[in-house]
Amino acid sequence: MKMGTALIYDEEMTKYKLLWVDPVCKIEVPERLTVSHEALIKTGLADRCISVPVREATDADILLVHSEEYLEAVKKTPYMTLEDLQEFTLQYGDVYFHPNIYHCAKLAAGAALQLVDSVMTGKVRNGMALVRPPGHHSMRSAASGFCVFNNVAIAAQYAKQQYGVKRVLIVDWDVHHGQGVQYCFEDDPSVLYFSWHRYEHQKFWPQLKESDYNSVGKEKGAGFNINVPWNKVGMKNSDYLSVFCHILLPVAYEFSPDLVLVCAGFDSAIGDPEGEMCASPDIFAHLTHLLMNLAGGKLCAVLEGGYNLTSLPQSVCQTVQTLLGDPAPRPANLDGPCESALESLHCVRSAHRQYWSCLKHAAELPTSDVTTKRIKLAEEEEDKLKKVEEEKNAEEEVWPEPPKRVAPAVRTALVLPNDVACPDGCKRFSSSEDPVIVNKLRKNFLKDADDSDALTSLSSLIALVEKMERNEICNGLALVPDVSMAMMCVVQHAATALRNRVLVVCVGDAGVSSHGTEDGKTLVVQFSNREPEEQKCKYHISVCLKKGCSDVSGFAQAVLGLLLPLGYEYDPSLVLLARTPDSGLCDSVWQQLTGLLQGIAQGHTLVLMQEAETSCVGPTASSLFGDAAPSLGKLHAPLPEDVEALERLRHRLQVDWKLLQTTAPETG
Ligand SMILES: NCCCNCCCCCS
Ligand SMILES: [Zn+2]
Repeated sequence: MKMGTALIYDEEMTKYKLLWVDPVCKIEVPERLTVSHEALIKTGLADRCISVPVREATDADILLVHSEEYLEAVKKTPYMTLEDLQEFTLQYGDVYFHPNIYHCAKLAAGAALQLVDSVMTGKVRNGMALVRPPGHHSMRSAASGFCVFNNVAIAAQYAKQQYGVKRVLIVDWDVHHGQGVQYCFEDDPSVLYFSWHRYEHQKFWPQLKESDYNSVGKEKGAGFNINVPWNKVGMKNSDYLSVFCHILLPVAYEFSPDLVLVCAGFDSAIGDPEGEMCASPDIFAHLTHLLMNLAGGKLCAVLEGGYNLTSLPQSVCQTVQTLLGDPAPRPANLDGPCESALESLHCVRSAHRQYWSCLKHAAELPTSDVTTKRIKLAEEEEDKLKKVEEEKNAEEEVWPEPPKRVAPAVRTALVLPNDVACPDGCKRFSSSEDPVIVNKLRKNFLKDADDSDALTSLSSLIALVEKMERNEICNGLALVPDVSMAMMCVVQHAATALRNRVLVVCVGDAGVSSHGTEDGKTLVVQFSNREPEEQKCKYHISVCLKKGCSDVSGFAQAVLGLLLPLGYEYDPSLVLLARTPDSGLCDSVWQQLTGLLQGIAQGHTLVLMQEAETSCVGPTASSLFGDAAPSLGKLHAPLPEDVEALERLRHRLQVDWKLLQTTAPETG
C-alpha cells in the first residue's frame, strides 16, 4: 500500500524580502526557497513527489493559535508605508515585515494545512512543505525570529480539530528553540513537543530560561515538552543520533502519536551561520527515516530555518529522498557524542525520568558540585580544543557533497519454497545454481550431499547476497529449512566476499555462529529470554529480556536504545535479521524492527525465517518493500528488571560503543 510523498511549494512565498538594513534579518532571503526547490527539480526528486497546491489559511485557522488583536494588526501591514512597516516591526524581535508578508504568511500556514489534509485523508503517506516565512518562533500575539504565524502549531491544532487526532508529536530539529510552539502546547498532553537548540547556557538567542532542559511542560502537560539545549557549537552527527536513540525515539514510541509534524529547520546543518553546527546534510536522511515508522508513517515536514544556501538544499533533498523511501546513505564518521552533548543528554533524561517509563532508570541528575566541576573541566578542555579548531577553520566551512543514493532496480527479492506465494510487488528470487557456490556449500555445509532443497535455497541465498553487495537488489527475505545453518553460511560467505562488516540480529534462540565476531567482521546481537553466559566479546552481545521478545515495550526500548545505536556505530554493509518461531514477536513489533533497521547498511537487510513461518512472509515483505510499520499503540511500562538489565548492559558496553553513552564519563 506504499503511497506517495506530497511536495508543497509556491513561488508567491518568495515575493517578500527585507526592505531596510537589519544585520540580524538579512539572512532570511527569498533565495532560501528558490535554491531548495530548484535542487529538488534538478535531482529529479520533485517529479517523484505528488505536487499539492498551497492555500491561504483562513482567519479561523490562524485563530487556532493567535489572538484576534494580533491577526487584526498583521492584516493592516499590506497597506503600510515603508516607515510604518519599520515602526510596526520594532514592537517585535528579530523579524521584519513587508507589504506582501501577510499574504505569504497565510500561504505558509495554509501549505501546512494542505499537507495535513493530504496525509490525513490518505491521499499521500507523507510530505514536505517548502514555506517562508517560517513559524516556530511566532507566539499568540507576537511575531518573532522571522516568523509571523506559527505554521506547525496551527497544523497541530487543525489536525486535532478537523481529524480528531488524539496525539500529535512535533519534532523540531531546527537549531533554534521554537518557543512559540512550546508556549502554545506546554499544558497540553495531546501534543508532545521535542526541540533541540543552540543554547550556550542561555547566551544564544532567544536567551530564554524556559528553553533549558528543565522546562518539561506545565500542569497536565508536564512531561510533554522536551528541550535539549546544545551548550556548545560544533555538534555533529553522533550528537544528533544519540539524542534520537536515547531520548526522542523511546519517548515517541511510548507516546505513540497519531501524526508526526516536523519543524524542519536546516540551520542545524554544517555551514549555517546561525547554528554553527557540524552535522552533515545526510544526517537528515536518518532523522527522517527514524521517524517514518511512527503514526503509521503519517509524517508532515514543514520548512523552518536554514540560512546556508548550499547545505540547506542538500538537507532538503536528503529529507525528501528519504520520505520517498530511498535507502539512506551510510552515516559519516560516527565518533561518539561530545562531552557537552552527553551532559545535555544526561540532564534531559533525568528531568524526564518521572514522566516516561522508558527513562525510569535514567541516571539521577548529577549532583550540583560534581556537575559544575565537570562542566568547568569539560569546558576548559573543550575551549582549548576549540581554540585550535577556530584557528584551523577560521575560513568558510567546507563539507563533501552528500553521497549519491541510488535505489537498486529491484527493491525486495524473496527466496521461497515453490509452494509459498510471493506477495505482489516483490520479486521471487532463485539463482541459476552457480557450480562454484554449490561446491563450496557441499563442502562446508551439507553433510548429506543429497539434501537438494537445502542446497537450492542456500545457493539462492548466496546469489542474493551477492546481488545486494552489487546494489542490484536492496533487501531480501528467505524462508529456509534451517535458520542457523543459513545464517552461518551467509556470514561465512559475507566475511570473505563483502569488503565490509555484517550485523547479525537474532530474535529467538537460533544457534548463532560466533564466526567473525573475534575480529569484528561480524557483530552479533541476540535477543532472547535466556540469561547469557558471560558476555563473550565486544562483537557478540546477548540481550536478555525477562519475557524475551514477547514484551512489546521492553523489546522496543532494547531496539531503540541499544540495537540502533550499535548498528549505526558499527556501520555494516549488510544487516542479517534472523528469526526463529520461538521468538514470540508479534507482527507489528517485527515490522517496526525490520523498518528501523533499513536505515543502516543502505537498506541492505536480509531476513531469514524458518520455512514454517509462511504467515510472516506478508508482513515482512511489506516492511522490506518500504511500507510503514503499523503503530504499536501506547506502550505500557516495560518490566523494571528489563529496563535495569538494559541500563546495566548499556553501561557495560559503552566502553566499547560510544553511541551507547547517556551520561558524561566521571571526570577526575
Ligand atoms: N544570531 C542571533 C540572532 C538570531 N536571530 C533570529 C533567528 C531566527 C531563526 C529562525 S529559524
Ligand atoms: Zn532556526
